[in-house]
Amino acid sequence: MTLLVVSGLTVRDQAGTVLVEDVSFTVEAGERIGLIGESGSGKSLTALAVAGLLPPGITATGTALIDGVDIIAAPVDMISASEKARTGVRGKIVSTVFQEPLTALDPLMTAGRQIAVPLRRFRGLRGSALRAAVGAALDEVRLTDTDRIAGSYPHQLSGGQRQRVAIAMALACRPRLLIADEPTTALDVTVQAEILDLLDSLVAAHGSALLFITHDLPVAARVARHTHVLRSGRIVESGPIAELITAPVHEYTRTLVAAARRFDAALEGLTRD
Ligand SMILES: Nc1ncnc2c1ncn2[C@@H]1O[C@H](COP(=O)(O)OP(=O)(O)OP(=O)(O)O)[C@@H](O)[C@H]1O
Repeated sequence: MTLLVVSGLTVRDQAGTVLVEDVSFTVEAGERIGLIGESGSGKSLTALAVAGLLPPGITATGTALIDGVDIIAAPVDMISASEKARTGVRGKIVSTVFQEPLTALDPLMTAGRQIAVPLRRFRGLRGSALRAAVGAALDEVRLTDTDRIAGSYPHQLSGGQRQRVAIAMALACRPRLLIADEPTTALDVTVQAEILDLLDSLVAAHGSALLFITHDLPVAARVARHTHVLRSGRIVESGPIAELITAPVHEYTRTLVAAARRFDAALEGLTRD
């Protein structure tokens, strides 16, 4: 079943400058798609357009059709649908996790209350069932001491804990599609690996599809399968990530692979010394 069909997506700024050009791809239910490209290549704007969250002044043409089949009556085009329809899709079908969890979290609300919001709104939970679901959501993202974490404000948590809370919120309503935009970039390397493992296993456990966005080829290789390479707002190459790494066709993909190899070699040199 096809969950998302992006077709001819073009994003422009206020002056009409094209930032994303004629991007098309699909996401099947349960599939893990990667979007890779250097900073400024248009990854985030593509993700935001699909989630119906483009910032003011930025406009999009083309379509991004989300098909919820049994959840919503008819497919919703996240580019042209009303804000109400898009909000419904975001609650029930599509969730997002971004680089900086503080942007997703309300600084004035405890972690537990934040996770309760979507559970109450979209799953209709109340009282003890709601409290139990909040606890289960925190357990699921492998947070220990869940009572303390539920009662903490975002600034009282570490970066890794905050990202786990943001993931718990994103997955609380069992989305069919999780859009993760550089979810580990702001974290240090060991926490990064833990969060990637966590995302990997949660997406598998829930059978959610994943649209994983990163500038980092090795990071993409850990969680994504079929992958698109974006450069200057356009898809320049697509294929299974293993093939992109072993036999990149486009010159730009080759540059990304070479950069990752150089980094690996440098690391190896450092650890040998
Ligand atoms: N709100 C905005 N107004 C104007 N231009 C924008 C806006 N957001 C992004 N851009 C421009 O659009 C282009 C693509 O940005 P985008 O954030 O999608 O890139 P990206 O690949 O996600 O990079 P990064 O990893 O650095 O976020 C860039 O040239 C950026 O400067």
